[in-house]
Amino acid sequence: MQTENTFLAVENLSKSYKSDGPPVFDGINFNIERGEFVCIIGHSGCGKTTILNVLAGLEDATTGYAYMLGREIKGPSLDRGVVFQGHALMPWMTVLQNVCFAVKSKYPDWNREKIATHSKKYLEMVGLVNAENKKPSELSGGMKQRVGIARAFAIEPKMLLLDEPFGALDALTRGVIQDELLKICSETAQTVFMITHDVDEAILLSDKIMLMSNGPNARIAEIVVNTLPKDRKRANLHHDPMYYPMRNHLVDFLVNRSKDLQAKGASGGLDGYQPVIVRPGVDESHTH
Ligand SMILES: Nc1ncnc2c1ncn2[C@@H]1O[C@H](COP(=O)(O)OP(=O)(O)OP(=O)(O)O)[C@@H](O)[C@H]1O
Repeated sequence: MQTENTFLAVENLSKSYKSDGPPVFDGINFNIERGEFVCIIGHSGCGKTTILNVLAGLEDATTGYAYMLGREIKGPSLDRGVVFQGHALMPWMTVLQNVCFAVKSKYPDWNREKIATHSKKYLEMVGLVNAENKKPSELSGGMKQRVGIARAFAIEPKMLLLDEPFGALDALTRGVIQDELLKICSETAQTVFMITHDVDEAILLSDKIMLMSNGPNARIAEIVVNTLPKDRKRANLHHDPMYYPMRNHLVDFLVNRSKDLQAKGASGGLDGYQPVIVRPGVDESHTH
C-alpha cells in the first residue's frame, strides 16, 4: 500500500486490449522505494512492457493506478527516463544532438556549452565520444542502444525505466555498461525499474526481483529479495554462496512455477492473490 514515503506505488493494475476475453494481467500491486533497483522477469507476453509503459505515462491501465511521489502518473515526464528495446533516436540529429536535445528539455536554463559538456560525459560513459558527430543511420544496433542509454541517464531522472536495455549489446559492452549502471546507482541512489530476461543480470543489479506468472491474467507471483551482498562484482558473482540458491530459484520459477500459476489463474483460483516474498538461501522452505 501507498504511504507518505512511498516512492512509487502501483495499485490493482490490470490491462485488457480487447473488450472480450481475459486481461493480459490483473491485480498487480507493488511498491518501489527511493533508491531501489527492481527487476521484473517473466515469460514473453505476460505484460512487462505494458506495465513499464504505464509507469512511463505512455499507456493507460484498464483499471488501477500508478503513483510516483504521491502523484498519479498521467502522461510522460522528464522525471522518468525511459530506455526502450528499440532505440527511438531522432534520425536527422547526430548522436550528440540527440543527447543534448533531451538535456536541454530537462535543463532549459543551461547554456549550449554546459549542455554539450554534460551530454558528452554520458556519451563517454557508454564509450561513444568518438561517434558524437555520427547520425543514427551510421551506427550499429548496439551503438544506437548506447545512445538511448546515455540520453536517459543524462536527464538525471528521478526514476529510470529500462526495457531490456542491454539485449542488443555484445557481451563485453554489456558488462561495461552494467558496471557503469551499478556505479551510478550506488553513487546517486538512482531508483530503477528494469525488464530483463537475463537472470544473471537481475542478480548482479537488483535489490529485488519481481517474478510475473504467464498471461493471460498474469500476476506478480513472487517478490524475490536479492540475498547477495550489495557490493557485487560481475567477475566473482558466481563464487558467492547465495548465488546458486538465488539463480536456481529464479530459473525454477521460469521453468515450472510460472506455468502452475497460469493454470490456477485460468480456473479463477488467483482472486485476491498476494505475491509471496522470498529470500532464496535464507528462507529454505521457498528455495527449490
Ligand atoms: N497495443 C497493443 N494492442 C493489442 N495487444 C497488445 C498491444 N500491446 C501489447 N499487446 C499484447 O499484450 C500482451 C503483453 O505484451 P507486453 O509487450 O507488455 O509483454 P512483455 O511481457 O513485455 O513481452 P516481451 O517479453 O516479449 O517483450 C501480449 O500478448 C501482446 O500481444
